[in-house]
Amino acid sequence: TQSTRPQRLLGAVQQNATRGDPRSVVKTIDQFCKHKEWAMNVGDEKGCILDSVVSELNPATVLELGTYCGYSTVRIASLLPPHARLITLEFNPHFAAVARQIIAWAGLQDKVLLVEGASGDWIPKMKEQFGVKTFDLVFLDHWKDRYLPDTKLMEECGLLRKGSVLLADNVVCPGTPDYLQYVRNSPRYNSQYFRSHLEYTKAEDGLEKSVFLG
Ligand SMILES: O=C(NC/C=C/[C@H]1O[C@@H](Sc2ccncc2)[C@H](O)[C@@H]1O)c1cc([N+](=O)[O-])cc(O)c1O
Ligand SMILES: [Mg+2]
Repeated sequence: TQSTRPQRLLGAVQQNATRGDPRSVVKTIDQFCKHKEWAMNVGDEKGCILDSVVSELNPATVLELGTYCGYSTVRIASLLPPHARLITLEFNPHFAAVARQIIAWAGLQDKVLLVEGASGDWIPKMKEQFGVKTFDLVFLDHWKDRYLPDTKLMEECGLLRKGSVLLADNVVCPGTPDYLQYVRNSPRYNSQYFRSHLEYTKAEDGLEKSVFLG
């Protein structure tokens, strides 16, 4: 049977990256996407911005919406302090299966809880199911029309506290216009745009960092 792109990406990691070495996993995926096949990972340019936000925040509890193959999961988890936890939500079982293997190859499975299902279903259950109080950081990289409804849902479910940070990928390309309008105009957020490029291309894209003010 034909392999899928995520399976080919996993193969590249298993053949070229060093087990237990997150940086080599990240580098291998970026090489694959630059020279073999484009894939919708946040990439190295926006990835460095993501790294700086995570390092500055030193978060204890992180939520990622949209795991895909686990590239940003590995980037974030590799920067977390020992007892910090990252919950990542993935809708597609095939993507989830590949991501689990890539996260394990990086040796980060003890810091990461990959949950299969839709963000809209799981966000209301975060407290009771996983004992989450609030998230220090949320990385939004899933379906672009879900960024706004899921943000409102997190507010309603009391999952954000004063100082919680939302970091959103693709606010220019493919674009999340309703989300951007909301966080930039709401008095409940301080929002900042980090201009960059769409992964592995010269097109403009960027990350929007929005601090919840409570
Ligand atoms: O479409 C994009 N991302 C959508 C990502 C979606 C990911 O999240 C879940 S959906 C879901 C739903 C609900 N809850 C959890 C996961 C999908 O199974 C996929 O793994 C995208 C597209 C481009 N591009 O250039 O076209 C560039 C990017 O960086 C992108 O992120
Ligand atoms: Mg993205």
